[in-house]
Amino acid sequence: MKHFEANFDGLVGPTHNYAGLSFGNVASLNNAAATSSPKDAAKQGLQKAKALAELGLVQGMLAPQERPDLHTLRRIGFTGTDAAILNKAAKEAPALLRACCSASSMWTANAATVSPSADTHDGKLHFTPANLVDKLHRSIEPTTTGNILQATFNDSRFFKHHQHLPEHASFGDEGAANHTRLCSEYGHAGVELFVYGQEATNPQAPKPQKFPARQTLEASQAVARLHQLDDEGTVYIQQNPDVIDQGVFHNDVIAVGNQNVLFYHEQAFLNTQEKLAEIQRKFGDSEVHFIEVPTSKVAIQDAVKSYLFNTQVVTLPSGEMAIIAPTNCQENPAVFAYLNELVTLGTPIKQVLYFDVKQSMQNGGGPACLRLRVAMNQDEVAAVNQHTLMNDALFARLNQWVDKHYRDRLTVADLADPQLVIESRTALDELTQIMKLGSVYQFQR
Ligand SMILES: NCCC[C@H](NC(=O)CCC(=O)O)C(=O)O
Repeated sequence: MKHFEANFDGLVGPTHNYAGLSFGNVASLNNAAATSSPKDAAKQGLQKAKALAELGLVQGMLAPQERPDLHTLRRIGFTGTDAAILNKAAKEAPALLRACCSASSMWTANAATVSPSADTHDGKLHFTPANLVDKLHRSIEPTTTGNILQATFNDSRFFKHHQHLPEHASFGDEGAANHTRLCSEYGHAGVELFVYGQEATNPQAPKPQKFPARQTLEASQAVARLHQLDDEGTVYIQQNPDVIDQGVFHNDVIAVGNQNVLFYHEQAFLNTQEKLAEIQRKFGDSEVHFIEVPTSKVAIQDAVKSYLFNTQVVTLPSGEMAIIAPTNCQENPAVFAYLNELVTLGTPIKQVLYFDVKQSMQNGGGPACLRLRVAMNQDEVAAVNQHTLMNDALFARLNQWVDKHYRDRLTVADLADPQLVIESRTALDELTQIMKLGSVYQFQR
């Protein structure tokens, strides 16, 4: 049977804006209150997704969430018509209104953790939506994320959907941004790496001093239990707290893996040598390519600015690997030089392809943040909701849909505009018909 690693990219929602909501995420804070372009953001994302489909990869799209989130605003006591609620919230609690308007579900690396059927005891593909409790604007995503995942992977013979973990800091879970899977072939059992920022139940353990560690060991272990993973196929690694304090808010800002390649920065982890040895032992006889980028070549600051590690390492149909990088990597001299050298080093990575995803990058989301990886066999791919898979027709249809419904410009002040609610709901209602998702949104229920 054939096996694939599919990428499901988050379609950028109509309220994409820069609200400075993510303490610890340098780009989000630096671009607070900048003017965004929801239309450009959505089109940049679609271009990248379409390009990967054209490279011969299985590529899907995940629908965005309903924002402004009137449901949450009502839940916290705002009453009256939608317009009255927005007006009151803008005056009395502008920070809460901003949290209810983010298009942050576009970063689907944070949508869920996914374990392919080759790794799980029951032979099903498991999904656990991330609870994202560290950030208010993201903590309101998981229920709808679960609805969208179920509408996309809607066949219980193959797919097992779990509820998100309990909504408490002890179980802070950011999904696949802190999870990567190494394997010899996508269809063979692999080694799942869970990278966490702190141990919630052990106050003595190391943790960052300045910025939050969003992922706990306890959350990672809970997901591994839910997904019925074998201890021999699982490795827990602590992220270096010093790099979290330098703006590495998720592991996928400092490391990325694909098949037998782990590409990471020298300072990414704690106890690196011991952990690499454990990975190699659990991986088995064939060799893992550990591509370590030294600080002398790329400083942490350059990695954070350029998102060198928030790249997608993909296996092309030829068997060679390519890196899907943001154009920001071309603009950083040290990083660009490193990438030019990397393709000559004799590792499986043979080429670098650059994409402009600047609208997303300005909020701290690179190519890897925009996608959720789902390794599947051909029966599982056939069981996916086919209307979510990228092809010429869906690409054309979604571009048209964006042109019809999205604004060219959006400022934080525009978030109180009641017209934005109407535009957003009209767009999403049409989208659920295009992607045949059923009623996944509150306003449709
Ligand atoms: N994986 C990348 C996630 C980026 C995301 N940024 C944001 O939510 C910024 C939103 C804003 O500031 O408007 C985050 O930090 O979780």
